[in-house]
Amino acid sequence: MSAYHPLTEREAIEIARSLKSVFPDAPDNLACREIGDGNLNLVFHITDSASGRSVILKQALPYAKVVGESWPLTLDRARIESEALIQEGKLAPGLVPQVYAYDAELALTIMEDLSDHVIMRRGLMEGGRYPKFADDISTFLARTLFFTSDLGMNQQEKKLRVRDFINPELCKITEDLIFDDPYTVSANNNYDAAIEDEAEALRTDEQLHFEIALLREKFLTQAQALLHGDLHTGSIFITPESTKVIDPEFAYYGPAGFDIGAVIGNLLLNYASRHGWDKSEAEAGDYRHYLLTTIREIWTKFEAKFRALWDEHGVDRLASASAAYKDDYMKRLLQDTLGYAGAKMVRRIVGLAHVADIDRIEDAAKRETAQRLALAIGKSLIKTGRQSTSIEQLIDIALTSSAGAKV
Ligand SMILES: Nc1ncnc2c1ncn2[C@@H]1O[C@H](COP(=O)(O)OP(=O)(O)O)[C@@H](O)[C@H]1O
Ligand SMILES: CSC[C@H]1O[C@H](OP(=O)(O)O)[C@H](O)[C@@H]1O
Repeated sequence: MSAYHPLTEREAIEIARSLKSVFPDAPDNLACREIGDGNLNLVFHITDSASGRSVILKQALPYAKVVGESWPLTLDRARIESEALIQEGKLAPGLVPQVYAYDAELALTIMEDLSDHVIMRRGLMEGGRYPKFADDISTFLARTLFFTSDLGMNQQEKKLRVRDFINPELCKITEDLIFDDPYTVSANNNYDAAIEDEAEALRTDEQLHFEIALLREKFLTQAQALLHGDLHTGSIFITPESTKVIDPEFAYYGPAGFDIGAVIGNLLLNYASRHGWDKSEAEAGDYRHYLLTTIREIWTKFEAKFRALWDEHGVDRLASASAAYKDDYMKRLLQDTLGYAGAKMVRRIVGLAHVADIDRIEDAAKRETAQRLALAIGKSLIKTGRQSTSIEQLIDIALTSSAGAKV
């Protein structure tokens, strides 16, 4: 293949046509559409209407698409993404798209088309319910986090994997956008003027700064497990029967609670939006209950599965033999999960990249209510996460904050 350049749709078709495993007959009439709606990359959807076969070509751009060429970004993230997808596919079969090929020069990953699924953020915004989700995502989290940690893999081999997944530029985005910008005056910040008082409070809250500094330190230094690194509901394809995790270009070895917190924080962002969006309070309350039940189930199932993997496959003799250590490890994971869930919520209200769950609320007063609620839940999780011993504390924070929200 040729040297790096952003592909045209015609070139994407030519590459797809040469994929014997997807298009064995090399059809002449492939159709192509660039469908990338994320912040960073090009995504080409290529279909053959005659056979019904299709494929996805995802290509990294040498800059952050959301900002433009003034924000250069490494193409190596395409390697990280394809290697992480392959790893995740081995550890959690059926829960990620199949990778058909990776081209380093073109920073191109060719993968299974998941267009029969919907992006979970959209699904939640439309009020969808996903009965398999908690079970699937807890399996994904437990297996990927356990088997890439010092608890579940050869500890010398792990050090080499840490090296392979060094991802400084993408980590820097997280370090800035999640653990710095929202708590200072930054050109990256982006929020409605109506919540200037909230933004000011974030900048001056010393207790919050202390907790965020601790979460940031862990993100910078703790190579606990191979993370997806950006596991929000826009990185999950879903149907009632199936869950597929996509887009692990932020993968690196970091604190396991960051991934669990990302899932839960994004469910809570949808929860906050339910104070501004639904037609009736009964409908909204019912959906909020569904979201909290899902969150409880995710943590409960995750903990049970992680502990079961540890009992059966633990490689660290001392850690595996100590019931007290196991309990302490799980408690620290829960505390990290709550803290990171809160940090993920705050960044989506005042930081650079928002979420459609809340931004789509057209009525300014209702949007403001949802934003303030998301900040209240997020701040409370950040401040109390280190004291938590049960997922019920997160549920209580959400319910109490809801009760105090303007409706
Ligand atoms: N495997 C896939 N199958 C179908 N559509 C996909 C697939 N991967 C990505 N997409 C589409 O492209 C969009 C952007 O993909 P994503 O990986 O999130 O890109 P980015 O890294 O730029 O955020 C997704 O929201 C989805 O609509
Ligand atoms: C300048 S990147 C901002 C933001 O975008 C990424 O999300 P995605 O690639 O899924 O759109 C990531 O969350 C970054 O923090």
